Amino acid sequence: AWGYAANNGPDKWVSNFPIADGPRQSPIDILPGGASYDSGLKPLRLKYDPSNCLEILNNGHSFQVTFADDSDSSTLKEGPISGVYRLKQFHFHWGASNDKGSEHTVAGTKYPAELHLVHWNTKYPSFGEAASKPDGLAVVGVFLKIGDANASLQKVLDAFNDIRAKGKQTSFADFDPSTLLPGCLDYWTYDGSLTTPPLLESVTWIVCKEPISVSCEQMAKFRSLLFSAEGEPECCMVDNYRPPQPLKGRSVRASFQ
Ligand SMILES: O=S(=O)(O)/C=C/c1cc(Br)ccc1O
Ligand SMILES: [Zn+2]
Repeated sequence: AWGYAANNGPDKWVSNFPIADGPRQSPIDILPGGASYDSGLKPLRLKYDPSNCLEILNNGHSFQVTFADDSDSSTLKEGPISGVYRLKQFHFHWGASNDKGSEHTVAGTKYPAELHLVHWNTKYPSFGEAASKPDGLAVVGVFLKIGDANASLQKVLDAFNDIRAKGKQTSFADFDPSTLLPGCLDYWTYDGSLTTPPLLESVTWIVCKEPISVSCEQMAKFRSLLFSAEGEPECCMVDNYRPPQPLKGRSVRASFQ
């Protein structure tokens, strides 16, 4: 099965997922000077209902917080998209040390971690259906930067003791993911893909320019999770990020000047 180790990591994914070499793969290195300001881009309109928060899960690649998506109560609208996209889950990617971990990079700069809020287009009947359509998904990416401890993130980290190993999950309620967003919602946007297999080219990426803070101690907590299941040799969950992929002629637009 795919992973992030030398024998099953990003350089090996193409053998089972040939789209890994496709025309709109993610992540990318964002060159602020190469992005074109588009005055037609609207502000992001995010509305999340904490009561939709269901559980937190270690899926063996990251941990994710899953939301009830059977109604339009937690949605993303406007920004670069048209229509209504529902929040399905959020998760993170991070490094073994603070000098790496994000998937997108900014003029080569790597952040220690990156948050992904995954939404699907309600013009399709389900996430699974949407994931196979070019306009099916919208993922909001937020960089994490070492600084003050993040009180909102701490609520998520406090649940880690129950999900240390792959396959573990526990209930997680009343969490508002908008508390994880930066104050300024300026963003870059481009057409891309899932950054994990099946690497489907169905994602409108919306990457926030402003990072949120995370403390060194909180980063250490991320690294206390395991890729491995209970009873297997322990393997720390670190470096679960795909490196930047070729732009292949795509343009990156900026919502700000
Ligand atoms: O890292 S992302 O590109 O946000 C991957 C998102 C993703 C979300 C779901 Br839900 C299922 C498979 C996936 O690969
Ligand atoms: Zn992700």
